[in-house]
Amino acid sequence: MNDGEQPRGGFRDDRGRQRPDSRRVGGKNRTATRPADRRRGGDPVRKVAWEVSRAVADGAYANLELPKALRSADLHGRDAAFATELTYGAIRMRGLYDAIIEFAAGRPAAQIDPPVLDTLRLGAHQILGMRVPPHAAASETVALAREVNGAGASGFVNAVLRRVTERTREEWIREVTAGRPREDALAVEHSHPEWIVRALRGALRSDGITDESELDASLEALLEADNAAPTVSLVARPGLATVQELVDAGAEAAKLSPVGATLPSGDPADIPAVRETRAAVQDEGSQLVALALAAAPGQVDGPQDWLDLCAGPGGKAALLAALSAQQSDVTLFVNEISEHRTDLVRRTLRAALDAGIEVMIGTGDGRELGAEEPETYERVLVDAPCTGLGALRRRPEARWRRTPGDVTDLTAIQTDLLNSALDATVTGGLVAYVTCSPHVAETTAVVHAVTNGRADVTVEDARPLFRDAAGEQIRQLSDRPTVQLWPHVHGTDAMFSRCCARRPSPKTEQLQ
Ligand SMILES: C[S@@+](CC[C@H](N)C(=O)[O-])C[C@H]1O[C@@H](n2cnc3c(N)ncnc32)[C@H](O)[C@@H]1O
Repeated sequence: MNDGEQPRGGFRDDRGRQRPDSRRVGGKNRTATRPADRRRGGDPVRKVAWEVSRAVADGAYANLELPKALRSADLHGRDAAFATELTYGAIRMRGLYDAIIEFAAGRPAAQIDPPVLDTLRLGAHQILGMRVPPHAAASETVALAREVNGAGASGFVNAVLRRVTERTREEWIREVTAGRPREDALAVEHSHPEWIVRALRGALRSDGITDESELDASLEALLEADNAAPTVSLVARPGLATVQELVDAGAEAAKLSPVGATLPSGDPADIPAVRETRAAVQDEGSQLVALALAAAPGQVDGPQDWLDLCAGPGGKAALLAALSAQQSDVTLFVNEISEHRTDLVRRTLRAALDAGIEVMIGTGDGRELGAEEPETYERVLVDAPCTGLGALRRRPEARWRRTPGDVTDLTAIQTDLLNSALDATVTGGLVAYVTCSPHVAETTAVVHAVTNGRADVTVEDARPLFRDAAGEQIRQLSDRPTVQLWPHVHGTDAMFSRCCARRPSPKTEQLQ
């Protein structure tokens, strides 16, 4: 009789939940699992992971769905951490796990009922990606299958997972990548769609890595970094909170961002400064981008208007607002196309607004703003809508949702937004074009397409504006006048930033 068919006799824990017999080893009630696993007998933890996986298959976002599911199952502490790692890991690594499941099941993943496939992915992640003893991982997952997929399917799950337990992760990777071309093999091993692997390779090359073996090593390091859970980065909005305040609340001062801190454990929402929007969760790369724009030497005297053209949900706008208040006579204007996201911006800016910082918030299409308000702003941030390929570690499902077609659609919008931003900028003013994607089509190709077509724009060197907590220029930047941060190098999202200055158009120059 296999585990999937065992009658559920035996022990119950203090909450009346049953422990499967298969967990007992050596008689008595010693178990093969850790204490936290024993407490999970009956297993609401794995069920939450399965339910969130199902919701994600129906179009939900894991980072929004999981907190709701944890709350409704009343899971906290280690149980919540286990559910989070299981859910995110199984979704993120599904490219590799599906290849292994196909091999173990002897049929294509597309021919497995999707709710059963989700159960198998959760089992595979416990066996190959977490420190759950393989036998316990398989037994618990079969129990889950019996509950959520039915008795018939649980036998199939049992058979497949038993085969998965027969090899180590490394042995499976060798098996399922054997004979595949290099990029296809990397895509399977590191669980990224192949088109994204190719795009990331192109981005690394464009950032200056030309040696093929160095390129291979960097690409692997980047793919690995995409699969690691990111640290929680916090920003202390200057004048509203201090890094020391975050350190006193359990965070550690960041090495990169002068206004950043990292939270090793715990819920950021427990920190008063975060609850009050004086501080926030924000990737250090995003912090550096806003700091750089604010730090650019002023080429225009007198009062200044700054513009954040695509601001929702307002993370960079809130930092720019705080920084604008530290300079004399700067007013920040914030624009966002969606009403809903404009509301999010207002919420993000609450502490800044309460502190009396002047911020003008509007809803509109940034592509039209240049024609509506020509030559108006001294500094403009274009944090363009993009594929988000630089933030894959934060959004486990994103890599499976994006398509090459998205890139084409987005580059058209990005080009229009950058042109509009330049039109809205005064002579001598500065535009920072930013994406959280390193895809060359969304970064340098957009900047080239726009600046090559305009005689009134020069590309400036953004690198000296990027300074770390010690005031030094950020290391390991490209040898070109562009800033591309990387998860595997800088520990940030792969933010791209390029600065363009507006100079008199040839027509204006002739008139002078
Ligand atoms: C990358 S996000 C900006 C993130 C934001 N800067 C932050 O740090 O929180 C891009 C934003 O651009 C907005 N957007 C998309 N198309 C736009 C347009 N034509 N005009 C203005 N905003 C637009 C999206 O709704 C989205 O909120």
